[in-house]
Amino acid sequence: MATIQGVQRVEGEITVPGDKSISHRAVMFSALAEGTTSIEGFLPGADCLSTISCFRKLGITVKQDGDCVQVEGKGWYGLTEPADILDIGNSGTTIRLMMGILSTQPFHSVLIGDESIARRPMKRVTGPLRQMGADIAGRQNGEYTPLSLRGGKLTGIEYHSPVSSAQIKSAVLLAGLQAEGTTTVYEPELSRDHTERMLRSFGVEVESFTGGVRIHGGQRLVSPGRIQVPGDISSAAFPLVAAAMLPGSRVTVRNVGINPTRSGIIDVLKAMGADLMLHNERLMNGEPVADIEVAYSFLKGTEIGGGIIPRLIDEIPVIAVLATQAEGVTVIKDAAELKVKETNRIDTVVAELRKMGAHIEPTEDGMIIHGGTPLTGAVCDSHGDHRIGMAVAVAGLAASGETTVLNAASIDVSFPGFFATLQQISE
Ligand SMILES: O=C(O)C1=C[C@@H](OP(=O)(O)O)[C@@H](O)[C@H](O)C1
Ligand SMILES: C=C(OP(=O)(O)O)C(=O)O
Repeated sequence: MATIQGVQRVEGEITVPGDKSISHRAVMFSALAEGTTSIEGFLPGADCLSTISCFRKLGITVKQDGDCVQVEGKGWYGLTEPADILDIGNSGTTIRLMMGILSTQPFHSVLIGDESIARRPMKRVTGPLRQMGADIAGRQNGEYTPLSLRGGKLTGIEYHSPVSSAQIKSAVLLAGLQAEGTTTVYEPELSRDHTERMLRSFGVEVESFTGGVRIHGGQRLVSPGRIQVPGDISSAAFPLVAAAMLPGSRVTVRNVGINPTRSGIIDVLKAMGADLMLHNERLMNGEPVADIEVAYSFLKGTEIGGGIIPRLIDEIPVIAVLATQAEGVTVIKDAAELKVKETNRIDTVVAELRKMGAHIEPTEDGMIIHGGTPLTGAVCDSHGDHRIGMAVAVAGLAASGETTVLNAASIDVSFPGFFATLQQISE
C-alpha cells in the first residue's frame, strides 16, 4: 500500500530506470551470442529479473548488480535443458520471446507465470510457432500457461499477424533466426522495433520494409561487447504527465529513449497543448535518445486512434489521467489490446479513475474521457498491474486530499523507486 498527497505542482530534473523492452532483449540476445556482454542502465525491475532467472536456469552465467549486468553468452545452441520450471512471473515479454527462442532448442522446457499471466492469450505466439514446426502443449490447447515446449528443426513462414504486437513479431523472428529458409512477419501497424535494431547490433541481417520484417535462418549472434540501455519512455510518461497537468510545473527527464515506434506519448502531449521540448538528441546503440522537458500549459482533449496506438499502448492509463485535466473530450479508440495486458486496462482505468471523480466511459476498444474534472483522493487499487498503480498515483498528485494505492508493490515490475521519484519532484 502507498499513499499520495495532492500537490500544487511538480518541478525538477530526474532520470528514470532503464527501458524494459530493451533490457529484456539485451539479456536474451547476449545469452544467445558468442562472447561476453556488459549491459549498463539495465532495468532491475521484477520483469527483467525474471528474464535473467530464466537464462540462469538455462545454464547461462549472468552477473547482476543493480543496473549493471554481465552475460556470458555461449552461442545460440549453448543453452542447456533446464532442470526446473521457468517462472516468468508477471512478464508477457519474457514468456512470448522465450517461446520463440525455446522453439529452436533441442530440449524440453516448461513455462509458467503468475495469475495475471495465466489469463493472457498465448495462441497468438504458440500458433505461428507451431506452424514453423515447434512442439508446444499447454492449457486450452496452448492458449494459456502452463506451457511446455520441445524445440527442434523449424521451417521459416510468412506470418500475417492480426495484431500489431512486438511480442508476436519478436517471437516469430527469433524462431526464424534458426529456421530453414526465410521468415517474414507482416503486421497491420509497425510495433516497437527494438528486436530488429538490437539484432543488427549483434551482427544479424534483418530486412525491415513497409508492412513487415524479414530474416534469413541460420544466422549467429556476435556480442557487441557493451550495451547501454536508455531510460524508459513508458516510465518517463508518469512524471511528464504530472508536469503537463499541474499549473506552474516544469520537469525534465534526462536520457530517455525516443524511438519513433515508442514516442506516441510525445505526440499526444503536444496535440493536447503541453509545452514539450527535446534536448540533446543522440543515438545510443542504434536507439534515439533525448532529454524530455515538459512544462504546464492549457490542455485540450484530443482523439487518439489508428497507427499511433501501438506507439503508446502502455501509456494509455496515464494518458487517461491527463485527459481528465484537459478541457473537452478525449476519445481513445482502436485499443482493444488493452484488454489483454496485466489487467483489462479499459476496465481497471475506468473503475479506478471513477473512484476519484473522473467522468470516463469504457467503449469496446478504448474509452471516452470528459475532461476538466477536479479529482478527489480515494482508496484505489492497482489490481496487481504496475501501470494502473502508477497512473492512479499520478492522478493522486492532481487530486485534493489523500489517495491510497493498494497493491502498490506491483509497480516494481517496471519502475523501482517510482514513489521516491515522485517525491523528488513534488512541491
Ligand atoms: O515487446 C515488448 O517489449 C512489449 C510489447 C508490447 O506488448 P505487445 O507485443 O503485446 O503489444 C508492450 O505492451 C509490452 O509492455 C512490451
Ligand atoms: C504490457 C506490459 O508488459 P508485458 O506484456 O511484458 O507484461 C507493460 O509493461 O505494460
